[in-house]
Order: sequence, then C-alpha cells, then structure tokens
Amino acid sequence: MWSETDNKLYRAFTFSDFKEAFAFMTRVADIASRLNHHPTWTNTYNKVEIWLSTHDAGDIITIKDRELAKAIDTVAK
Ligand SMILES: C[C@H](O)[C@H](O)[C@H]1CNC2=NC(N)=NC(=O)C2=N1
Repeated sequence: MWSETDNKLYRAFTFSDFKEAFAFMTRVADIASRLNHHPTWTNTYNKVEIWLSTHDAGDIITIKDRELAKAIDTVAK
C-alpha cells in the first residue's frame, strides 16, 4: 500500500531477484513516459522504492501522483 509522508506518496516493492525488479522498473518507465509523470526511485537488488510528488506544483501530491500510483499498482506482481 502507498503511504503519504512529507508530501509524497511512498511504496516499497520487493521481487524475487534483481531481474524481476528491473523488469518492473522497465514497465513503470513505459507508464511514466505515457503519463509524462515520473517517479523518484531507488533500486537495491530485489527492492524498488518509489516516491511520487509533483515537482511542477511545488513538490506536493497531486492527482497526477495518484494516477501514476494506481497505474504502477497494475504492473506490480
Ligand atoms: C516538462 C514536463 O512536462 C514536466 O517537467 C513534468 C515531467 N514529469 C514530472 N514528474 C513529476 N513527478 N513531477 C512533475 O512535476 C513532472 N513534470
């Protein structure tokens, strides 16, 4: 589940290995390009952490972040 802290949506995803984590990131990259809204994220081996906020609106959570979060959930296993 996504949590809200510091004016950001945050969720951590864990996969079986690095390859699965990176495949997920590739799918998210496609979505982000399509929505023209991009995550702040880190990847360490099988873990991907994502923070969503809208920089253009002064780094707050907007509908764009909620839509991206929902789309990311559809490709997370
Ligand atoms: C010019 C371009 O449309 C903007 O910079 C977009 C790109 N992706 C973005 N992504 C995020 N997370 N926040 C933004 O404000 C944002 N703005």
